[in-house]
Amino acid sequence: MKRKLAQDGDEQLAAAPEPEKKKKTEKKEQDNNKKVPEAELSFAELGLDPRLVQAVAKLGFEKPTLVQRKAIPLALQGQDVLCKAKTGSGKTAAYVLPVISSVLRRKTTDPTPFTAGLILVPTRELADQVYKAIEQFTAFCAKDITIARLTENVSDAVQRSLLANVPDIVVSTPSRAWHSVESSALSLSKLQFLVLDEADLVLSYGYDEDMENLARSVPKGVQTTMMSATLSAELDTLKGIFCRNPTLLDLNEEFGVEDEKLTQFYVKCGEDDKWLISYLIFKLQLIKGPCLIFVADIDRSYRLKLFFEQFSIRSCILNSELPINTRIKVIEEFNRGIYDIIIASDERSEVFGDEAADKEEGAKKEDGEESSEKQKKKKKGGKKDEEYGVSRGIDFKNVAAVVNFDLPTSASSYTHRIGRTARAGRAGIALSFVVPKDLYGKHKPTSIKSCEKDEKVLAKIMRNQAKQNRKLEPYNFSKSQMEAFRYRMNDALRAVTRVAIREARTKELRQELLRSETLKRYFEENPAELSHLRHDGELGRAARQQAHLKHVPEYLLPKESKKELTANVGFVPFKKLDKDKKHRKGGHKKGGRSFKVGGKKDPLKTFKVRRKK
Ligand SMILES: Nc1ncnc2c1ncn2[C@@H]1O[C@H](COP(=O)(O)OP(=O)(O)OP(=O)(O)O)[C@@H](O)[C@H]1O
Repeated sequence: MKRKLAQDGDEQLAAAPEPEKKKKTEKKEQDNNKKVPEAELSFAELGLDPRLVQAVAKLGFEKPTLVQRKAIPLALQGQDVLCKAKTGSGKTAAYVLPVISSVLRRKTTDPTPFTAGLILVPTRELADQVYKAIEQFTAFCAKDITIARLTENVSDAVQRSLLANVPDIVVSTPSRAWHSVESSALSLSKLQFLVLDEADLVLSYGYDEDMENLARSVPKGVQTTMMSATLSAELDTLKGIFCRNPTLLDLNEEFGVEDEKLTQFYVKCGEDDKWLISYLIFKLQLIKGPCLIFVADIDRSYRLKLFFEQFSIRSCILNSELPINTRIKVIEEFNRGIYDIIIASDERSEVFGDEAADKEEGAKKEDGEESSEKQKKKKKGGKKDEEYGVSRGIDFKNVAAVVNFDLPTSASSYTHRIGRTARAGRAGIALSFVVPKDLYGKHKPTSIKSCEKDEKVLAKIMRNQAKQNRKLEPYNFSKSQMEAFRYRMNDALRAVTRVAIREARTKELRQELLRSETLKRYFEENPAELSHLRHDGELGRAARQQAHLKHVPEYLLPKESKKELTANVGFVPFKKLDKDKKHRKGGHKKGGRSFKVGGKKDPLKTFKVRRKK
């Protein structure tokens, strides 16, 4: 369209008399000099290789997001960039596209093979995701660019042979990258671009040794990009290692309330009430659609899954013990709409706490005792994969709600967890359980240490969210209506014994190892058979099965509607902002799934219909 107008203009210009021609030429020059407002820039106008512009169009990216408009031109000019932008705002494309574009440009004059770009991420799940994103972005130039990911479950020999082809871009966790450099499989001697995604985490405790080693292996002056939704003061000192004179982009500040499509709630309740409310939420479908539930540790994830199974609520599990292939498959299948509930253990938050956020809050440094405690915990996790993590960076698609069954131990973990919903301009809900100090430890069977300081953490979270123009509102459940369900909850909890949890954990691990290794090839050839191996299947008979719990008898349901369960003083419905009505009507549809939250389709309002069945 633009081109058509320009051509028409040229034709008119040729036919015009001399003085008019001069005037029009001047006007045209002025027009050419006029800059397109930054907010209206298209991908083509950012200066990217046309093949990349073609690829993003194929992916359905209509226009660049704020972080892409700001960061891509700077990176293409060769500047170091340190960028803080909200979760789900499109940071991956913002750092990946300029690296690919620059490599493509260089290769037109210098085809010598060398590794020009290294992208470091904190987890293997994220490495897989970034690798797949690069594959999509290079769909129209795949033969001109080679990529390698160093986090696959392959032997050193296979990895070495992959690296022998000298990939242009390598995606890795810091430890795998250093391992490859140390064993001379990977050379960074000519590296031109270094990217640190989730930079605050990559530069924090647990990764520091590998990062220092890598810093010594990359050439001085390598162009560096650091990205995260939560960059802390700590980075000021650490950026000295890699960055020359970085341009700081703090885009969280440019993000207004009117853009917000995330609604945040918290529920203050006792430790056993968490189980009761969760049972009600999922059995009565008070939240509809794909949902992520975060718990503090692995045992807790199995306990909640077995508890849900007592009521026939299906869910699947993500934790650091499961093989990487299984973890990636669970995420893929969730994104394809096969599962609705994932219970993820956020062990990193539990073990490491949040030093970055504590610093932001001006808290004192951890004392030696606690640090060595963390060291011990870190070493103890023998079978666990320390490069596991799903609260950071993973692009779960169309998540309707994130539930913090156990509150994280820090404000920045909270930001990343809730950032798994309301991504790419969509709407979502975050619901967090908070155990008040006076109720902590009152229900021994469900008590967990990490909840001891919930109220303090909540206060920190609220201050931190307020800085981002966001707020959390209380969500009240009607105590009297809930009570009717308590004996069922207790029955279910009693059936989920420690032995049952241990059995379920061992069984699932054994099953997943088998699936992951032995059956991998078979299912690649026979994908239809996969349906027999759903990851949200029941964990057998690990826990005593109680048929009467599978259904909710009519007499237990509130007389009027489900709304009564939550209608008390200060009732806040699960809702989205008015301007999002369009989505509310039809729900989101992508990758074979749709969901609805709030509004006319609010499940709270359709309860009566269900009762009559
Ligand atoms: N310009 C765009 N137009 C439409 N969708 C986009 C655009 N850029 C990115 N997306 C989509 O937005 C989603 C979130 O992107 P991405 O994972 O890069 O976010 P992020 O900022 O890295 O989030 P996090 O902080 O959680 O890591 C992805 O599904 C991606 O495909």
